[in-house]
Amino acid sequence: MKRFIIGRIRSIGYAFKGFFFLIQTEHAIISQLIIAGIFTAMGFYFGITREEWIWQILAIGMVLSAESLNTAIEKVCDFIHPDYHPKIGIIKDVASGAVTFAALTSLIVGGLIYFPYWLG
Ligand SMILES: Nc1ncnc2c1ncn2[C@@H]1O[C@H](COP(=O)(O)OP(=O)(O)OP(=O)(O)O)[C@@H](O)[C@H]1O
Repeated sequence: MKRFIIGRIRSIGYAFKGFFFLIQTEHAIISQLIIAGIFTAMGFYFGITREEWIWQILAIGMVLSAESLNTAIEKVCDFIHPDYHPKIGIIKDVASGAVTFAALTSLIVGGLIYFPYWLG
């Protein structure tokens, strides 16, 4: 049981190591964090409801998670095959496609939240 708990605590530590690596070094994640900051500021400016905050936070988390997994896939690709290969290109494009799904979905959620405020 003690080993189990120590193992879990170590895993959380590694997860946070990855989290700080992403937010300090990865430009794609930093860009998404800036966009998340803009939407957070908009949330305060327009005084969105509790329910709208929940949807917005979930949308932001979804994009950042997808972007992080995309970064991990890019790193695996660059590690296993640093040279040009059409299949690596497809793998990277598909991983980016997953981010696009998340980003477009979030854009729709953002539109549904903010259009009524913009229209007054
Ligand atoms: N080794 C490769 N072989 C074939 N095509 C590649 C290769 N590396 C990258 N590409 C192509 O270039 C695109 C961009 O790849 P890259 O690894 O530069 O990611 P990125 O989207 O620019 O992300 P980041 O800015 O985080 O590095 C890929 O989606 C793929 O189409």
